[in-house]
Amino acid sequence: MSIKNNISPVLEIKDLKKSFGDHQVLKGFNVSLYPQENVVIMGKSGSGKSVMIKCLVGLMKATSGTIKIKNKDISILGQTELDFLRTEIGFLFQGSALYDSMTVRENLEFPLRRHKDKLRFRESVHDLVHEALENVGLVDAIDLMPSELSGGMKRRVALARALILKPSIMLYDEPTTGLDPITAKEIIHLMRNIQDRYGTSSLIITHDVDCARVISNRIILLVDGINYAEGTYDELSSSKDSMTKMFFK
Ligand SMILES: Nc1ncnc2c1ncn2[C@@H]1O[C@H](COP(=O)(O)OP(=O)(O)OP(=O)(O)O)[C@@H](O)[C@H]1O
Repeated sequence: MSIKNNISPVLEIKDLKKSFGDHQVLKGFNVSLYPQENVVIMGKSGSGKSVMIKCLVGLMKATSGTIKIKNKDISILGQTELDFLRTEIGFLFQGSALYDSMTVRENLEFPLRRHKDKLRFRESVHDLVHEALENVGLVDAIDLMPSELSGGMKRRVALARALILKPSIMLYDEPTTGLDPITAKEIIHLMRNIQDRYGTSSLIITHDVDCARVISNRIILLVDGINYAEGTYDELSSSKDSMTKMFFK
């Protein structure tokens, strides 16, 4: 177990390898995410970022390596333990992924109804939905259908839904992709505010240099399936290394 100032990581990926036939995509990738830390992973298109996320959330089986969430190796957990651990993780998918046939309210109620055991004393579904929408400034949109929302509003509703179970870890897959620069900035600031309020730790996959600058405590560059470079935004963006420089153009 790696220790940083005697604190264990909330999420630890060690020596993660994933191949498809002869094609080795991840060749020993490592990430440690510490409490309340925001780690950004940047990599070129096709470098294996989505594969890494899929291994992390159990949608894909790694060829080898270990993934620990809150010190528990997910490969040896039973279904009940795994389901409970999943409620500790919020996931903002690429492109929002709202249920089109449900209103905003129903989209937000969905994870609450599935995980009733996570509700604390006195917390009602109604109050939690309101609190989540207040966090993203969209209480007025509660009875709208996703088709009535702009792209930025959809992303904000998806953010509210990902945070509604108050997860301790958030995974963001390209949170600003497809948004205009001003809306992207609004989403980045919302992510930061909400995380400050709830003390969430976040792993953020992005190509967006502005997003990485504003939100990251640390950045990892994924190149050829391994950690190519790691450091703060200031350290990496001022690097003289030609490969590292390409990420910050
Ligand atoms: N199910 C699969 N079967 C075979 N190859 C796959 C599969 N999923 C991903 N790959 C391959 O793994 C490599 C990494 O893909 P991945 O989707 O992780 O890239 P990415 O870094 O997320 O790219 P982008 O930034 O464009 O989303 C690609 O070469 C892709 O073709």
